[in-house]
Amino acid sequence: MLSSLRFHNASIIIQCLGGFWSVGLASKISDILYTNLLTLSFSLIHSYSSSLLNTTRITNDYKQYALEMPEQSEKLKILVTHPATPQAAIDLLSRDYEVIFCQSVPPIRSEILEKCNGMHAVLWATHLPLDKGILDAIGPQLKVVSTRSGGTDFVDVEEFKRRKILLGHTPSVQNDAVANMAVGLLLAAARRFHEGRLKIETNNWETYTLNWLLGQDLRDSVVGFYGFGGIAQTIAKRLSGFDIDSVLYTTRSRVSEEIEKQYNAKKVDFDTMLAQSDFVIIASPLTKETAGVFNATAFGKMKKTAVLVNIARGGVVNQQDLYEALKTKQIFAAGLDVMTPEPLPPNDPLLSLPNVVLMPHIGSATKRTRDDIAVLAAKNILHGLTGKPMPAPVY
Ligand SMILES: O=CC(=O)O
Repeated sequence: MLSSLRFHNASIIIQCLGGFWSVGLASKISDILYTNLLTLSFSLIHSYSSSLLNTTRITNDYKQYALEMPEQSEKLKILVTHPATPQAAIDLLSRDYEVIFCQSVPPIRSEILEKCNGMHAVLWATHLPLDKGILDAIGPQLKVVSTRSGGTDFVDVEEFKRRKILLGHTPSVQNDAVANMAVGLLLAAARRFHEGRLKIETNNWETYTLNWLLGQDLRDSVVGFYGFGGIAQTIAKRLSGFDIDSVLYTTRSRVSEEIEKQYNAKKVDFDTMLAQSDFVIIASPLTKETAGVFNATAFGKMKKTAVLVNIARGGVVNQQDLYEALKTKQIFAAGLDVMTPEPLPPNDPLLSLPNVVLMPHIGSATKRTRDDIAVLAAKNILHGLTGKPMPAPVY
């Protein structure tokens, strides 16, 4: 609207200049005055059109929400629970809403409880429990919450449904980054990166011993997935470049034939997947059904040469049983980006094992991915507040 007014004004100036010229007054204006007017008009047109271009570029993505904003006497309020939320998301949210930040890093429940009352939306940028207590503290005006995560195991989803509060999350945008982390962990565990480093640190370099630090091959291997959604499929795509033999997967429902064909994948029951896979990758949500399923019994069914990778949630694994399985060489090695608890205490027994590679839950931690996640969360909120379907609803 503003832009078109500017265009309109610019065209009036052009017409006036044209009018002056045609009635012959121009000849009465000195050359200097004419040149100045011409320069002024060109610079006006230039500044109007570049501001139009800038406005178009900046608001391009946002226009769709802004056009249908209801008239508000007071701005609606959005709580962002982490002060370092990427600016691209904050820019989107703060155009038409008041954005309030929590300042604690890491976020703490007491500060969230203190600041959340009266909010209309929340960008939940933490894995702290998002439960009835928080919803009560926010109040009944709350319309929409978006997490900044694919998983929603820390959210009381049933309570959201019961209160008819919109809930968004951020799946898919982290597929690439998390899949890269999975491949990194798989190779590091299979080729004994951590153990190798320990040998150097302790002055135990024994390359002359021919069978020293031998690892597992990916070539011709069978890769088993527990969960076969977007992240798992992105991992499978990458692993196909390592000349694996085939993929087995265990999920509730079968993926399409097309996807099975693409990854040479076959749905099998849990026990078959465990028994036949050289690599087992956990890529499932944490739910009541998946909690602790990787326990002593499961490890007992895996190959002794098998490598376990977990980029999903620590809770899918019984960690005490995993520790025993790794220590007793029931399985060969593990690469974990997630564990229980997080943060893992520095004296946790897992850290004493040479055959486990640990990362501090940073699967999605690249600048671009974190920006994409925050922007998707912001879009969920903007859509929710303006009554449009969210790009990534939980239900
Ligand atoms: O853990 C990260 C996520 O759920 O996106």
